[in-house]
Amino acid sequence: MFDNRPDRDAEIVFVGRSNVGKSTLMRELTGHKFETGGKPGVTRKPNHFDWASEDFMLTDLPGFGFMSGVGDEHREQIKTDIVHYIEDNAEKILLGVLVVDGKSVIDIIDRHSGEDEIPHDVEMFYFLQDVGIPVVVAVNKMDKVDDKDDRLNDLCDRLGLHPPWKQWQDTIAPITAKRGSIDSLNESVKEHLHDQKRDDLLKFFS
Ligand SMILES: Nc1nc2c(ncn2[C@@H]2O[C@H](COP(=O)(O)OP(=O)(O)OP(=O)(O)O)[C@@H](O)[C@H]2O)c(=O)[nH]1
Repeated sequence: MFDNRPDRDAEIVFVGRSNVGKSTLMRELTGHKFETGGKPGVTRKPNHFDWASEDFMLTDLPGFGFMSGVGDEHREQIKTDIVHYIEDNAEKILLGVLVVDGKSVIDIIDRHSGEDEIPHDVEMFYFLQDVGIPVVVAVNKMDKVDDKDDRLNDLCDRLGLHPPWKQWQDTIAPITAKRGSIDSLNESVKEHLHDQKRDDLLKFFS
């Protein structure tokens, strides 16, 4: 159970597999330094970036999927905790940002697609929407991707969004967090906040 949640009425959550660059992205967004790199699965509890005066926070949820040194059971528990956290706070969560690694996401999804297997990323994309939370997919590490359009079209296809990806620019945001290239994500987030009449929060996404 995650029990360190500040009491805020507006929140944006960040979810994604371990090692996709979520911590790097959070650091870019908030200017706040915290642990990144090294062993996958470093983040095991949510990190809340909190603006008490605005009644708003960004929440970095723990990475799911493979984590070195973490057994299957514990890994499942973390995923269950993430799902419960999102369900319990769905009314307060304005937006979910699903962070994926642009270089490996298609291979990982395809490897885990089967008759009775839904890949974590695809599952999370639908789950957030099922509980009424709009989703932006931040496709990170685009510096490592050569065939950008093809890759993003494939990702749309796997998520059930009709390609070409360019018609989904509110949903698909290619970024390179490590170099601070996150404009497309800022734009998508602002679009969603504007749609939800939360123009007061636009200033956090310059
Ligand atoms: N090439 C490239 N590497 C990146 C980018 N963003 C992050 N990385 C690298 O990816 C690795 C993982 O980054 P983290 O930010 O620690 O990833 P995380 O998703 O927070 O990982 P967990 O703590 O395991 O959940 C690090 O070596 C980063 O330097 C990027 O845009 N491009």
